[in-house]
Amino acid sequence: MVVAPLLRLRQPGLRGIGSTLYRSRPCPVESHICSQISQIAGQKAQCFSTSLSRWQSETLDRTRNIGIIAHIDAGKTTTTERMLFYSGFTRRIGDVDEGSTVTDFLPAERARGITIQSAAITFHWPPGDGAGSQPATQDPSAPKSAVSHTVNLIDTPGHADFTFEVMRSLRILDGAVCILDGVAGVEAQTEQVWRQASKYQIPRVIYVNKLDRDGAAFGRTVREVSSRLAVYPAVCQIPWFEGGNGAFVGVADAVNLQGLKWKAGEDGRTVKMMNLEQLDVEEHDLAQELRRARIALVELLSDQDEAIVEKFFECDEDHLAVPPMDIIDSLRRCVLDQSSRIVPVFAGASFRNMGVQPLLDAVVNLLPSPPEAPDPEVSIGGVKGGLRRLLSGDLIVEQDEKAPAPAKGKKKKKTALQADPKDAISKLQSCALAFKVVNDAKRGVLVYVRVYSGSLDRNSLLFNTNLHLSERAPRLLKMYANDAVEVDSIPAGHIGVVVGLKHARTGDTLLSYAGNKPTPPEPLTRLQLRPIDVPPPVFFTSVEPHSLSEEKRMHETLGLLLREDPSLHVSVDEESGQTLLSGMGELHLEIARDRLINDHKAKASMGRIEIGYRESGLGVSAAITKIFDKEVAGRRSKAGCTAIVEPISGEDISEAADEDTLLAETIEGNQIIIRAPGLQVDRSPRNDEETSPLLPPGLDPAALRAALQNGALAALARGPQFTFPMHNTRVTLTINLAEHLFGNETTTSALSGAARQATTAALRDLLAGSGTVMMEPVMDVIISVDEASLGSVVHDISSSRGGHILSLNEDAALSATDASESTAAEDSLPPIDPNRIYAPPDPFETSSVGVEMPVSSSRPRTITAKVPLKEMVGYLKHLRSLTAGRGTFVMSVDRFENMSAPRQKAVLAELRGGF
Ligand SMILES: Nc1nc2c(ncn2[C@@H]2O[C@H](COP(=O)(O)OP(=O)(O)OP(=O)(O)O)[C@@H](O)[C@H]2O)c(=O)[nH]1
Repeated sequence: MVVAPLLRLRQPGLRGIGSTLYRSRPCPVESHICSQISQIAGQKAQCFSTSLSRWQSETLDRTRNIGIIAHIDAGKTTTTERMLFYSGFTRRIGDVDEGSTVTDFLPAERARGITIQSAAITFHWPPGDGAGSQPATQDPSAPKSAVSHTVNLIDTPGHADFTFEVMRSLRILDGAVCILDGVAGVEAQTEQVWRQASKYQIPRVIYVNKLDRDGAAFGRTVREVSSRLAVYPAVCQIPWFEGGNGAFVGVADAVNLQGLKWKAGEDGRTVKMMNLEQLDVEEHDLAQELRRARIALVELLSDQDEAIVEKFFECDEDHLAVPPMDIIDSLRRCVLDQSSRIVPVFAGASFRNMGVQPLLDAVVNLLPSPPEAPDPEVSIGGVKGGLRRLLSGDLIVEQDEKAPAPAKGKKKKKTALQADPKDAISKLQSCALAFKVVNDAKRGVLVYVRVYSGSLDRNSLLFNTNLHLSERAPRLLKMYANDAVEVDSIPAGHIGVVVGLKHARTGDTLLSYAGNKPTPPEPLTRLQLRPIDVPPPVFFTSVEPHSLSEEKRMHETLGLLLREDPSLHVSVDEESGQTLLSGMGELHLEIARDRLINDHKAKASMGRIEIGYRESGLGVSAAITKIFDKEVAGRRSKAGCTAIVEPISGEDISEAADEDTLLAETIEGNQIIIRAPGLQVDRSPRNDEETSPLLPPGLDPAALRAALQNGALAALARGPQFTFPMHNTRVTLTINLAEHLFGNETTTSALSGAARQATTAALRDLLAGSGTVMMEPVMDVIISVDEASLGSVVHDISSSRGGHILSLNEDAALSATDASESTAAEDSLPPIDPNRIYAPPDPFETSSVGVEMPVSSSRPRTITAKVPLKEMVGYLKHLRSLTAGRGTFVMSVDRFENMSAPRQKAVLAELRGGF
């Protein structure tokens, strides 16, 4: 057998995935691809010094902003490392197990071997100078992978504690590769991330990895894709096991009808390619299976794509005669049109350096460029829609049409959007989303941005629509993992870094606009790109500085951690003075501790990680009035306020407002209503600023509102009986203008003090009446198990853990497992019968198309349940022991629920005695 590079063995007339990998550059030593790659790697310095003028000239259609999503340990980092190596970005392959990868660059990540932070890396595929130096037009008869593309790769974390981080990175992707573990198949977390990607309508391809491992089952995994992810798997490659059930040595490509074989133990740059006739001689059964795979592929595409049907007839109804380029075009149309529900599936074993280059070709050939990606969602002044529609003026027209008719006798209220939005929107120069904030030891705080429109220029003034402030962008960078190049601007569709911002946080929307005003014209100040909800934190821990002098630095560092990760929360308990850090999971807080103490060298220690219980009232308090009267900073401060607290149910948080209501807002599960009867608020039509002739000098309604709200929030942070934060509680604060305001002596700190004292007293009043109750976080839990362990897992959840089983689905398609994440469109999707899906037989299996499901004891089942978080601590270990290591689960916070008296007593006893 001759091992030769792809280039030499390429069959004339066969193009496409795999065959075009290395055609874009002249190969210096044609007989060996390694030489070509090292030559490209040698040009790295020159390539990386490319200035931004080059970046601007890049055509967007040769750019891919993609992410890799998967279950923990499916092989994201291992695959990424190979992508960087084959693209010439690195000279050697990093190893997750040795802690030498490029993407997992935080010390905490390297130590644990898991990905915590998303890192954005830019490389070119096929190797070359990316989109910049390519000819303006491309030969339409060649696949896109014939010319070099710029790939911006976002590595997303896989652990459930970092779901929020996954969401955050997902929303800036134009396409994604979903990696499945070929042994474990579709796991619970894969379903969760898949759902999130569906929410953002991200086109995807699937890569089944780890096919070298014992027990790898590509066919079973493909069937699970159809049944559990509710899509049609378009099998583009089938695994090549030597002799049918020997070692995994490569893949057979159903698009180009060829075999790709890698030599064991090599770095994967040399691939032996065989056409169907050669394959017939070397692996007859595989060649036959490849024919079946090609027939199934053409059939599947014909169900959705008219163009391929025509081609099929042109080819005398011969599935094998349809040209590969037509199949690639058809696959691309189906991937971009999500209603087709077709997802291409590829195969490999990244760790063995097999399958990654064809996957990279698929990224370029099948995933969308930024202009082809779905229009990113924006919200602007209460209106939601696509950014492109907003920029073209369509969004506002629709709002006009949809605006409800005014009540009889009332004039239609003019919203800012209807004022003169077109004029304002025409002033928008660029619009970007800060999707990641990282504190870099050498360069300071780096804000990763995805630019959606216009061009973000160096030194431009950026208005942050979340924080309502402006800051200048002094430096811009193009990032290569932990390497960077200075640039002058970041064009639309690209990902870059702004250095030197002091306030921007992860998730903030940044705008630049024409004119020299400090704020952009309305309604631009309210433009938000793909806003996401931060779930409530359910674990907390105390953080203590080692000495008083360390306290300031510790708080500064915590501030940085919060800018990086808004799903962390910091609060200070007013009575004990203790600083509390809360987050989404135990691992989340452990990582925060590592970052604080090991990376940022804060001299502080963290207490035990505990569940964040809450407290709620059982009845309505009396109306309590407090007058705050103290000297603050040498100045007499006096103000008063009346507070009433009462419980509200989660579903019934209505924000009824009348003209005396200054604020009605729901914050962290509580509602704050501020009333100031007779305040006579006047709103300036020019800048929306409010004034009132009845307020003391120096005070305006906005300051009054903010001071009272802050006071109430401080009081709600500590319940009267159990000292846990209050939840499902409504505080109504009333300011009586005649009795609670004292001229010049009424300052904002006095108002805030009065609100805090009155709310605290009203909360205490609850104890004299109906009392308070402890609340606990209850989780939505989805558990994947085999049929054989179903009984014991269900019994354990419902009897030992006090859980409530909602459903026991056989091959539950994702639309049925978690209504909260699925879209309305998904809910109405008909289920897909896995027995009608083409999947090649797994080693030791016999049939292929329409193969029967595996024996019933190993049939996958999905349990959906609601379980108190306390009972889920350490659950993975227990689940593994119940399921012989095969069970997996994911969970997310559903709500906080009142605890029964005996449960409350038991938990309190445990808390007092310690875990
Ligand atoms: N046998 C085999 N092992 C693999 C393969 N790909 C990855 N692994 C191993 O699987 C483990 C997890 O791989 P990672 O690349 O860290 O997985 P990940 O998905 O990035 O994991 P997180 O970063 O924790 O989300 C490591 O021990 C890898 O060496 C493969 O193709 N075959």
